[in-house]
Amino acid sequence: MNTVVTPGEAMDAIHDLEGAHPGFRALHAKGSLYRGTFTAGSAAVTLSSAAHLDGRTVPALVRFSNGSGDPTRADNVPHVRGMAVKFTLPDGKTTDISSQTARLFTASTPDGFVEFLRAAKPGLATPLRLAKYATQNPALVRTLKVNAVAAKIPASYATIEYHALHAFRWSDASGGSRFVRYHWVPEAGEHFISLLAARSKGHDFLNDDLDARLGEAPVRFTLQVQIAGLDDSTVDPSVAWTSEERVTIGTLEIVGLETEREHDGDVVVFDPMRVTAGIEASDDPILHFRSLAYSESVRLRSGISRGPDAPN
Ligand code: HEM
Repeated sequence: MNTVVTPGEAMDAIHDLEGAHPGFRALHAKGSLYRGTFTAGSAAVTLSSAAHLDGRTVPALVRFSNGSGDPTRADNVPHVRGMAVKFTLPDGKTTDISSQTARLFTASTPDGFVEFLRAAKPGLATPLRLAKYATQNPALVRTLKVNAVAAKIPASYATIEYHALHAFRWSDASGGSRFVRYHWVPEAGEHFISLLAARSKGHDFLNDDLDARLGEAPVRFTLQVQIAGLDDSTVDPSVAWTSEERVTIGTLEIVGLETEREHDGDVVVFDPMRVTAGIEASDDPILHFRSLAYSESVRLRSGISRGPDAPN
């Protein structure tokens, strides 16, 4: 199915839901940048020839965020959280992984997602609109149960898994290829707090917690890839894969706050379409639409047009 909705219409739907906040990302508006490194283990190179997966240690820029478009959103209420990672390749270019705490996406297409945003727009008719949307869009109902974890409040940004949801094709040096989905698994394990306990936590407790942890020691995540089975969809991020085959790819080590970036006109964009040799985007229409929507958000927040060459 071809995408009908435009990136501009997606921005309008987001702004109607979350408000327009000039200078901020349209979604995931509240977030902080951290620096660290990524080192792949020996299994990575057997699956992809990508330069950052050959075992050397490469620099990584990481942004943890609240999924809301409101930059003042408190940390102690439920919401999806984001973890975006930018790896610097040996030639100075970068490649990104953009992930969030939901295990499946709520829609199968960009049109479906924007329709969902419109249905969720606050107002008297919202429950009715959402009920109608749910009956017409089985993806939402299918994903609600499995995404319950994303509605819980993590004890820390460092104690919850993040999932990139889309399929990417990894090619190795011998000409073999396979589709994979990415999962970031916290070294500290998954830990949550109750809604009651969250009430006594501060407005920015997730950032405060992470900064305190980093004052003591690095925070680590393992990158795992799930390898698609024969019947697993490579174009629909709202459908779970049946394959349970997971391979550990490497370790992300976060060491501290990144204080140099995003000042004096510096613009950081995490774009899931920013891949590199050895990794290809699948035909998932949501994956492709995201790049266009992010460019529109970047234009609105910074005035910069990423141009026809985006995302590279
Ligand atoms: C059609 C579907 C989607 C739309 C329209 C959308 C829209 C947006 C927009 C406008 C931004 C702000 C971009 C910027 O200004 O740099 C954003 C950020 C983000 N999105 Fe999405 N998104 C979609 C799907 C997804 C999915 C499937 C994921 C996770 C797998 C995701 C994860 C994120 C993350 C982690 C960020 C924050 C990136 C950062 O820290 O800079 N989004 N999204």
